[in-house]
Amino acid sequence: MRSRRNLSIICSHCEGEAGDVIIGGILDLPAKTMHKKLSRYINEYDDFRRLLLHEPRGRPEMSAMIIVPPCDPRADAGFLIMAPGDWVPMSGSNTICTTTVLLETGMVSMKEPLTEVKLDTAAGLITATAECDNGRCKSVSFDNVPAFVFALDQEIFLPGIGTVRVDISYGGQWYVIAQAKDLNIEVETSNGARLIELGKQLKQAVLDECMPTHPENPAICGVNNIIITEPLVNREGKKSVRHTVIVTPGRLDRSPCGTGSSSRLAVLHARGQLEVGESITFQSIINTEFVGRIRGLDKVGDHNAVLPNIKGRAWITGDRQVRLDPDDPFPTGFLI
Ligand SMILES: O=C(O)[C@H]1NCC[C@@H]1O
Repeated sequence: MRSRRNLSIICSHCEGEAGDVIIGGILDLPAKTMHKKLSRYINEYDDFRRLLLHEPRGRPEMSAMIIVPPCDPRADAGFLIMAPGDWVPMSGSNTICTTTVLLETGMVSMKEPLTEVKLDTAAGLITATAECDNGRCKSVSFDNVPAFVFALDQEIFLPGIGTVRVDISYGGQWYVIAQAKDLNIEVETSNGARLIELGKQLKQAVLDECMPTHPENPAICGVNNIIITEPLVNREGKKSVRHTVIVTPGRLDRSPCGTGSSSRLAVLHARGQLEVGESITFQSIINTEFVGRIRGLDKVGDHNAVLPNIKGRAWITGDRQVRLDPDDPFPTGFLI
């Protein structure tokens, strides 16, 4: 069989959000740091991303990860994250998918009842801890990179709605957080199309006003995704919040979004709503959950930062071999 591409993939999902983990068929592009490696993949291998995530092989509601050799010698593996709209430095649901795939396929050896897996990403080194039982990775919690606030209560104008206040924060990607009631909407799947439209408008409105930029890596800048949230509630002494995340270029995260939840931990702490050591449940639009916890404090440049821990579950759903015939008219797929 003739193929210009031949990729081996383990398919998985984390709390409903699909993540394909590529375990073969793409070569390493060596670099000194993971962020430089990411830049090389963006420049030299973006056709892989479009092939896998655009139609007819992919769809907007998924991501794909490439397992690569790490740059940090402490790491067990490195991984790079491809999303339908772009490459991103870090992703929470996809960290949980990747850890589960590495352990359940034996690429990293599993120790029961707990296995620690260190993963090198373009955002920094991540430590994941998996609860393992009888060959199964039952849950994964990961120590994310420091999360911090860029702006609280930033006023932005949305045509048809007026002036709304949003928070802007970083949790491995950049997020804008808006209150659902300010947008006259509820976080329900029946409002999916409107939530996506509002997310796109919010992203553009914020980018017209400012350019959030990571102080330690100016290449990590802009706005990745938008969070639209219901109010925080206290159920029997346990904090919980329901939100949805509009992911670039315009779709809803099925999971509660690990980087988005991390960015929220920074805002909740800055607002005095969550202490170090405290946990909170983040609920997605399809009612799946992550538990977030602030495990400590830090500084990123001049910003006060929190050290996030996010816990969730992933399942392997299958495996597939993706090929590209030399005559295929859509070598990089298409978007409608
Ligand atoms: O969990 C996360 O961080 C994400 N889930 C899909 C989109 C984001 O990368």
